[in-house]
Amino acid sequence: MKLTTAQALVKFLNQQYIEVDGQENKLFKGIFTIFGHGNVLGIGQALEEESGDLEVYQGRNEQGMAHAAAAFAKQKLHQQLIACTSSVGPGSANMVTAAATATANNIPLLLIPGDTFATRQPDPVLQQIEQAHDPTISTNDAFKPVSKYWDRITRPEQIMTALINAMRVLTRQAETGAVTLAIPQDVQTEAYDYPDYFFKKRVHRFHKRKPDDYELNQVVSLIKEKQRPLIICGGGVRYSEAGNVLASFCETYNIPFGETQAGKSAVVSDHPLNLGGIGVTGNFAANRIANQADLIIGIGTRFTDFTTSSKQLFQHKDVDFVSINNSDYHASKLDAHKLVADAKIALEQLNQQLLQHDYHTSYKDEITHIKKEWQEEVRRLYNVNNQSSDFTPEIEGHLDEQLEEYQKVLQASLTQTQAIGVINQHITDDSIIVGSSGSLPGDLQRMWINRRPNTYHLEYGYSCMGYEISGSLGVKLASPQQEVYAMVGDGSYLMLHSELITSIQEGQKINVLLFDNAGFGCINNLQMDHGMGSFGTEFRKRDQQTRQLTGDILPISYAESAAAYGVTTYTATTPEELIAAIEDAKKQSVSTLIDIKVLPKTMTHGYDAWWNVGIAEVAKNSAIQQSAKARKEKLASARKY
Ligand SMILES: Cc1ncc(C[n+]2csc(CCOP(=O)(O)OP(=O)(O)O)c2C)c(N)n1
Ligand SMILES: O=C1C[C@@H](O)[C@H](O)[C@@H](O)C1=O
Ligand SMILES: [Mg+2]
Repeated sequence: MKLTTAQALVKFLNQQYIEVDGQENKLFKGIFTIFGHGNVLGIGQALEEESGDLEVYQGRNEQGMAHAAAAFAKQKLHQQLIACTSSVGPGSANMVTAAATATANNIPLLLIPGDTFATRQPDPVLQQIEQAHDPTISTNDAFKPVSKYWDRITRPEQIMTALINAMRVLTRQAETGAVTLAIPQDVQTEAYDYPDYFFKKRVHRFHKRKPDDYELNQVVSLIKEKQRPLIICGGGVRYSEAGNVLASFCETYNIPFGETQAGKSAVVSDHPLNLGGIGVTGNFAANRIANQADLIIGIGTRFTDFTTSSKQLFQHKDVDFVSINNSDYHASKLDAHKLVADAKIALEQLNQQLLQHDYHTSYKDEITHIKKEWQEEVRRLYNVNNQSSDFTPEIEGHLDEQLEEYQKVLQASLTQTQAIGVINQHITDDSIIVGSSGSLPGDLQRMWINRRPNTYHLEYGYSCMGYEISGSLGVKLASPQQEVYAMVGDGSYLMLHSELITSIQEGQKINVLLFDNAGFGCINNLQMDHGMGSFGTEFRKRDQQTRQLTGDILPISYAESAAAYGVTTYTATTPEELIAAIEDAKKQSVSTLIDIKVLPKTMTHGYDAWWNVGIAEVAKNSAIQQSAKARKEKLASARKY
């Protein structure tokens, strides 16, 4: 079959299927494109002539469209994908951040950037970097450290093995991430006689690894010896659709569990054994139980510093670790007893074994009590009102003097925790929230109440600013029947919100809940918590006298700016305005944005967890010196690896 390399690529993608629970579906729903000279006459031509079943989307920013594609795959539990193609040079460079985000989170993402000429005839072509010591280097080499598979197709026939390998990585949940196939613009257009068998229908299946008997027996013996185990429910529980199995396993043996950002909403929040968020951005219920647990059983978790509180959370003198993970690499962390297997199969087999031993933990009513205590704290946080006479910000002693000025400029009669409470109580139970960066992920992991499974979509492996709105578009494409809400800070909104326009173009309604606190709030907290002043993190004009960024607060109407795109917008400065906006937004068919003005320093803050961050060991400021000293002391109580 005589085709160009690009035509062969498109034909091949159309022939990929996936079978899940006996049902076969197309693996690729579509392809995001931003055309330039690096791809328009090759991949662009192939898609124009015969795109098959691929829906061709037009992105606005390559990073944004690739985040959208990754979010689509995440929400679809890896069972369907959207590919992305960019031009050469800056277009491809823009996708590097999204590739890294997908890889850090183990999300399958196929990226097809254009590349400089394989023949080198016109070199240097527009947007070619030119490294004098190595002419094979192009911008696309920057994808190597952030991809799970990387290839450059310098001859048309190479696309065959490249695509076979790409599918291997995209459909292997334990090892997946970004797959980059860089195709020089001349090679995209070159003809080749491809064999018919390359285009035969291929049906992929996830490899659901079963536990090894030895590892299973080891873990059963260990659990039997323990009185106070705690399970950490990670993203792997969701990808293996093991939420119900986890819940009944925990009920059978009375084992409580905490949630990571990726694992949250595998099981609804009010399950009696669900302690909620664990770790740095966790709550005191999960963290206190973790502190005294004699066995930590991680399921589908990478044990990041946010989950383990920089390995300082687990203080029981005899604590041991079990790690159930389909990746040998992640299962080996913390010197854990590893059980390398699919989460659902592992839990089912563990259950069969444990049932023979009449095992039960020693927890009495402390789980119920501590959960209740935390629920009361959430209720308090949902009701922190900056208009009341006894108001104090959750984070006191940082900007106390400036709060009045913020209140005036932002017109903010809302606290951040209160706004989140209002949203949680007024959006429908099946709505999906999307987030990734700033102070919101901490608040959400702690305070967000999930009433339906798989309604919490947080990217916190890379915590990439700009994912929220791009990701919401991908989530909406994955779940068109559900309302989708991007939970985004003003800083992240300003960094990247281009795909909001794509949502309008596609008629895919997303709702942006923009928390305007006029600054990089969480970083301001971080610096001031560790002895620094407020430096470079508030959105203030340059003071013409001091030449510092300490002038007036920058007032921005995000509602007005988004309205110009055709988004239905609202500004909310009070709980009543926020409720009215949420209710009205539900009635809209186009994307909406609520510009929520919140007072800085009113987000949640620290609940029995520590985060190891580098602190200057030499500083003129004595508060920093003390902070550096305190860090060393704390570090002494953390595990070394
Ligand atoms: C792409 C990217 N750049 C930088 C950071 C570091 N960073 C994390 S949060 C943050 C500020 C976020 O500000 P905003 O979105 O307004 O949220 P807030 O903390 O105010 O709630 C920065 C700069 C990041 N996570 N991602
Ligand atoms: O540096 C960071 C600090 C975190 O608090 C924040 O959520 C995250 O986005 C980040 O990058
Ligand atoms: Mg902010």
